[in-house]
Amino acid sequence: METSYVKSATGELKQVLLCSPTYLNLSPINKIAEDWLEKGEQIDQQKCLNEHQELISIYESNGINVEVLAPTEHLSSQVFARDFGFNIKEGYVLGRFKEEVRHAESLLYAEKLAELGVPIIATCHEGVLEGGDFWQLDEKTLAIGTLQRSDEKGIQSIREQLEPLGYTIISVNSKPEYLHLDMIFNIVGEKTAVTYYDGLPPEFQAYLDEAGYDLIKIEEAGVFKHFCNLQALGNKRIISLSANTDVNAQLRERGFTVFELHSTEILKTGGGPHCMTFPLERH
Ligand SMILES: NC(=[NH2+])NCCC[C@H](N)C(=O)O
Repeated sequence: METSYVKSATGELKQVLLCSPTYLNLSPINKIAEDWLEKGEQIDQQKCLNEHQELISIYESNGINVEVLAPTEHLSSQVFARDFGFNIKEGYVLGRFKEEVRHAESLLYAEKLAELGVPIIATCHEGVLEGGDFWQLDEKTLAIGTLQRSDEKGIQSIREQLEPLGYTIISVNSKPEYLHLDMIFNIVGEKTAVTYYDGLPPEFQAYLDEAGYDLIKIEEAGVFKHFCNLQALGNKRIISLSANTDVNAQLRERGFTVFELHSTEILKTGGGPHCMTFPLERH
């Protein structure tokens, strides 16, 4: 049988790649972290490690295999394993980080994926592209956000390499302060998404409406509390923050099982459970 890596946004998750927050630190590269830095905040490393351990436990208790990349000193955002690229059915795409402080992560993650035997099928050669902006909408349609971290040049570079495989890539533009598309839009189950709807461009709103998406909508303030940053495990199971009470209640009303992550410390650096997770295998 042909090996398949990540076939969809919501199929059954089998294996993920994470990286420990050992060297996680506040870096003024996104609005959330900048706001905390302005308040004179510092990161409590032990709290971060505990929160990350809780995330690992949620995966493992759901039968999901967790691979861990050993963290490198001075790499202050390496815990956000999502962002170096994205994985689709045929293998993974290596993106290109916008922020200098994250550049060194690319090679380390690429080496880890080589070690795990995941083939690289495309590399972003021009512009910028980060995994937090990526969503697979259907079998052959991919969306990439152009907020703060990915741009049209980066998308074009990947488009040229994925079109021969039959993929269409659409770009979804929004305000840079929201950082990545996974901060304002998150597919949680078959045709179900959590979103800050007003932050989406009209053409993407129309796409979702026409495709018949059931949308759980949040307020703009929730974007900065990571209320859209959930992680789907497949089969109507989802990881969400314990503080995300309204969204969690709406998910439960729709028959989802919600695994609540008690994270507050890691969030200060600008990312949540979705940002911390690179899916390696999803059926
Ligand atoms: N997929 C995401 N939303 N990732 C969040 C990344 C946060 C990280 N500190 C950065 O600014 O790069």
